[in-house]
Amino acid sequence: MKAVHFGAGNIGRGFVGLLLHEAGYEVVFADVNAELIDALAAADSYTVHLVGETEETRVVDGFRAINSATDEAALIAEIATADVVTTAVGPRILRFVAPVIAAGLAARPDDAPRLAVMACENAIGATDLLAAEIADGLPDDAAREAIAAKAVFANTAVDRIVPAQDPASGIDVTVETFSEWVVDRTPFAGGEPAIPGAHFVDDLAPYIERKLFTVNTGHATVAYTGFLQGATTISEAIAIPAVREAAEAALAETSAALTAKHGLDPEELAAYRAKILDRFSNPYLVDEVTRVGREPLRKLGRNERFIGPASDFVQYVGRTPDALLAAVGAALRFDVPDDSQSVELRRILEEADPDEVVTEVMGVAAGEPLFAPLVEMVRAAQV
Ligand SMILES: NC(=O)C1=CN([C@@H]2O[C@H](COP(=O)(O)OP(=O)(O)OC[C@H]3O[C@@H](n4cnc5c(N)ncnc54)[C@H](O)[C@@H]3O)[C@@H](O)[C@H]2O)C=CC1
Ligand SMILES: O=P(O)(O)OC[C@H]1O[C@](O)(CO)[C@@H](O)[C@@H]1O
Repeated sequence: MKAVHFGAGNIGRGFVGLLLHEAGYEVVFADVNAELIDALAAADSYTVHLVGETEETRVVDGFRAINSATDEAALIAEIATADVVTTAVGPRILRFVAPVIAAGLAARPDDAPRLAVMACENAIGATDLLAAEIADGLPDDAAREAIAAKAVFANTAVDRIVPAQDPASGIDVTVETFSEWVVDRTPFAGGEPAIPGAHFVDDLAPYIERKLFTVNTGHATVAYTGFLQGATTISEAIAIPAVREAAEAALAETSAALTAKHGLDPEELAAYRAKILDRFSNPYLVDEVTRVGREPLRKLGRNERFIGPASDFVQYVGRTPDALLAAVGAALRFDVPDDSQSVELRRILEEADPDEVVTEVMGVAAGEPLFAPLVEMVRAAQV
């Protein structure tokens, strides 16, 4: 069995690549980072260090690596003969990997088993987005039908904290011990790929919303409020009482929305929240608030970790999500010169009208219940 995985970065090597390897796949990493690809190609194996209360190591071997910027023909040939394609490149990058996946699918024999395509990104419907990018790049409906007949696209939710790595550790990667990979089973119609580390479910929506609106909402709240308090790492940030309180309050709102919308059990959600806050405190992971807060414009989007649960809270709980609005206020103050979206956010806040920021950046229209409080948050961040 063979899997082609796009994005040999933190989650690529430390989670998706590891689970595919453990499932018995020969993993072919594809990445545009020449130095990384050369290092992987020159190595026989790399080690994943799982750190926390207990420590373990796992060795990944038998992989190959292809530079997707310079060796497209080889990549197309690999996709044409693969069983699985996964990505962990970031949602904004999916459009750039779509054309080569389309070419690999086109090169597949008509009688080959359908290729399982799963985008492993922190976003709702990331695989749908990838499928749409692939379809948009094709010349006509006939080409779209031909490609659709050769692939199964399944959405996923991936959860493991993999911080930026110490350059001295080369291609080895340090991760937390916890991990969860949930995949929508329905597109496979009974023929899902054999990946023991993945959990196939009939209804992904509650899983991905529970994950994105708890792990990622909580993480981002700790990152943005911690940044304002002068913390450098997430474990430092969450040790500050005001930061922890901000995260607990935001997650109380997301849990209430999840219960009201999906019927999730409040006690189970309370235990899930406690476990997640514990994961953020992991002293063995050096995870910077600037990494977790990266790309604030994306994170302030409509279906993302703040506005998504805030609008569900209004709709399903019927109250104003004050703690989530406060977290949005902190996100609006994220000022990191190395992060191009933070720089762009600062420019937007200087130049744009608050109404425009709420409609354009957050996707909330005038007249929606969240519009006025969000405009106030933007206005306050502009002074
Ligand atoms: N790091 C983590 O703990 C987790 C990350 N994720 C998600 O996984 C995705 C990747 O995140 P990380 O691994 O942290 O980022 P990363 O920056 O470590 O890795 C991304 C990799 O994608 C590569 N890349 C960029 N453009 C590419 C292209 N056109 N073709 C092929 N490769 C390309 C980069 O060179 C880099 O090696 C994101 O969507 C993130 O939200 C999800 C769960 C956990
Ligand atoms: O990867 P993103 O979407 O930029 O956000 C960072 C978040 O993703 C993770 O890397 C993994 O869930 C978390 O550490 C953090 O919540």
